[in-house]
Amino acid sequence: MALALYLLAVFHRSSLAVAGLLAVDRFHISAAQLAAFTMLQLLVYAAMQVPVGLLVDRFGPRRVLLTGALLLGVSQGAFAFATSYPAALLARTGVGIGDAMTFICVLRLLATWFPVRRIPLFTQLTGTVGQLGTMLAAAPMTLALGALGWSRAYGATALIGLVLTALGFVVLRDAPERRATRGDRMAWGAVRSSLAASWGHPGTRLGFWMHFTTQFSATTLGLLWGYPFLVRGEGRSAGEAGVLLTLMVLAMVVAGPVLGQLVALHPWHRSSMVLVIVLTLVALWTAVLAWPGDAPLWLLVLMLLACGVGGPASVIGFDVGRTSNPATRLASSTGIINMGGFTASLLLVVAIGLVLDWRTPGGGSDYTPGAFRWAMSLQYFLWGLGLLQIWRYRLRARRVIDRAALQAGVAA
Ligand SMILES: N[C@@H](Cc1c[nH]cn1)C(=O)NCC(=O)O
Repeated sequence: MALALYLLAVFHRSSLAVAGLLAVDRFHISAAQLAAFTMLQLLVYAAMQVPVGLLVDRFGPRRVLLTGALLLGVSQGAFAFATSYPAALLARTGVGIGDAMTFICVLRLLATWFPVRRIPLFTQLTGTVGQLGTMLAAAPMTLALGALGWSRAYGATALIGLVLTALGFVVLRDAPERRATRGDRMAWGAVRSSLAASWGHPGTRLGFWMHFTTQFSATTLGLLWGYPFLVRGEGRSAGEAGVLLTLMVLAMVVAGPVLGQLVALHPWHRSSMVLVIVLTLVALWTAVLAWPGDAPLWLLVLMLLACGVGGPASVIGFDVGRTSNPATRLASSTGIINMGGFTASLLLVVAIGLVLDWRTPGGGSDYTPGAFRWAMSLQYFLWGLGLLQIWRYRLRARRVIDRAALQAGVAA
């Protein structure tokens, strides 16, 4: 049930990607105003992670997940009938908040319902199922928008969400023996020290930087800049761009379970796996950006597959957080880690827009391949910072983590 609610959250999150042109007409907005929807959603999502984590530790995942699902349904309903840009922005903010309340709860439920050894794989499978929401938000949503129109298509998705929320209210339980759980009430001082203890553990910081470094390429391409980059920056047709972006999602779906198994078998080498994946990503992006003229299709395929693998690689960060924190701080440490990738993605989405405007002669959105080369090269700053921090905190985490206990599946 929780997984279905997460799939739906990812669907709602991604459901604007194919409706950009319709949104421009409906709300009479510019491309920059359209991009503001994505930025706002990422901003709200990232900003809500720590508060949501604290709420889950205090009120239990069931209550928070159902509140988030209700908010998502209502906000998506409001988006369906919004006719002005401010109303639509407000509705998307609600979608961002509801979305932010979902994934952390699902991971918290996994930690209670399943044996420790199965958690790495099930965490990855959760991410994988979520990605199917991105796929549903592509072709099926395009068809629904064409056949039903804006209000009915978004209205129908809101209704499905509200029905699932009602079902969740009936069947969701925090633990096999308890319908709902609660953590201890915490005064502000205790909240601060719990967060400080989480952040103070090098494992949480390692998880944060792993998440930060691995997922921004895929998120940025998937949510906003992938299509324009492939069409205007690399000379691909609209159809080819669609197939390439779908391949990226397929790579996430396939790589998730594989990485989940690897992490379960070799938890000590989690940061090595992430380092290899990020270095591969950097190498393939470098080949694409340095290629004279348009990069060949095979190279773009490899690059997008690697970006896709970055999605599940970011989930390894949650596993490091899980084994570095006690159960009472699990959700808040997950929130801290989850901020990493979404903050990096937000910075990149905004910075790419600014650089494209700066490098495009005469303004407008007729971006050139050269402008995209500059803009996409911004990723090197994020990779550089991320790799440095992963290396630093890997050394520190390895000093305090008991390798034998980790291998035996004994969490913090
Ligand atoms: N990186 C994602 C999860 C993922 C798994 N496979 C591809 N992506 C993540 O951090 N998810 C959090 C969320 O709310 O979706």
